Amino acid sequence: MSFLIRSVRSDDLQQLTDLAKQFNLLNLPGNRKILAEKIARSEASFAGELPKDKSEYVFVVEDTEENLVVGSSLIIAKHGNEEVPHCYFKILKRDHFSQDLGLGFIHQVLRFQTDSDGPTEIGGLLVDKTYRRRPERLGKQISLSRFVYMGLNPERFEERVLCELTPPLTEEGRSEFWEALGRRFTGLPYQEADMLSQTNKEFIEALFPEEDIYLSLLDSKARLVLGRVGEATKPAQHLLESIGFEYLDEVDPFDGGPHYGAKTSEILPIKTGKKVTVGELKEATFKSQGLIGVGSDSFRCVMSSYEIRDGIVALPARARELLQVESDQQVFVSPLGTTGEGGRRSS
Ligand SMILES: CC(C)(COP(=O)(O)OP(=O)(O)OC[C@H]1O[C@@H](n2cnc3c(N)ncnc32)[C@H](O)[C@@H]1OP(=O)(O)O)[C@@H](O)C(=O)NCCC(=O)NCCSC(=O)CCC(=O)O
Repeated sequence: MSFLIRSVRSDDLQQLTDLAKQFNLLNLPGNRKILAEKIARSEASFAGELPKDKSEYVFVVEDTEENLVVGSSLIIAKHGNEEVPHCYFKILKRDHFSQDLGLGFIHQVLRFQTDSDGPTEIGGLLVDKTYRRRPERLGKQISLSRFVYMGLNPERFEERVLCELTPPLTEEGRSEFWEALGRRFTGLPYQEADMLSQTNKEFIEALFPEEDIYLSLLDSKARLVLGRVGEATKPAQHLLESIGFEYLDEVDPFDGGPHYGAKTSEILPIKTGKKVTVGELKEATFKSQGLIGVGSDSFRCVMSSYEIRDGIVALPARARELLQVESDQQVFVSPLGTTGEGGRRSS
């Protein structure tokens, strides 16, 4: 088995649509037209043709023996600008105390906030059902390879990275949080509002309550899902926590899903990774294991064994072949030992 992570191409459209239909993520919907636009935007972004706040990079993992796209992830270079701000609920605590009764309550409240100078956002993380939880850890590879690209091209991204995780939804794909809150203020069904909010935040700012919302007034079903992640998304949450992301006490104003964040330079695959030059090393033993990526106007990345000495990285022939790299080319290497993995070989 061999797998290659690479920037998406227009000829991936059909396979990416089939994959996206499996989960219908907010920023990777199973809709051919939207995905065709996303792929075109991604190609223009890799090529450096778009401003930062319009750039979105889509990655896929390919089973190179079957020629199959079996996973995806993406980076939105900047989420939130003057035109379309980043909207969220901050969760705050409010103390109420009665001197006469000698008792008090600490209430949690939701405060609607917007950010028009937003961070980089990651999302769109998905692995085909039949490829999940494999020894190659494809979820881990396609999630973390985004940071290899960011390590290679830091100037394309913001100083902070945000990730909005998918909360538990009902079997029909509805959000209990939306039913208790958003629907009452917008009159829209969840999926429709979600889709609309991709390009329009005006209606949220205009219709959502400006005042603090006391959580104790919300339906218990809504409170149960607030700040939680759905079962299928737990590996994504685990991966983020293992590389330095933290819960921000912020949730999605639509579905109540938790927002995680980290300082870009502190994210482990970036912090512990380095730019090195491909070369030959005498008696290389390839004892280390990690993600190795190359490119800015297109990207290729593999999980492989390697050895680094004095700024030179030696790679096994198969990894060089998949990466299409020659000696003297610069690559970014993120050791996987730092994410709790050790010494497993994939090439
Ligand atoms: C999330 C993924 C992509 C994960 O793929 P895989 O299942 O192949 O993951 P993997 O590489 O085998 O495992 C990744 C890590 O998660 C751990 N892991 C596995 N199951 C777990 C569980 N139930 N709870 C906690 N951790 C778990 C593994 O031990 C491993 O960590 P160790 O190596 O440390 O042992 C997949 O499950 C999926 O497609 N889920 C449905 C779609 C989804 O919910 N996507 C996220 C939406 S939210 C979103 O897109 C934003 C998130 C983002 O972009 O990063």
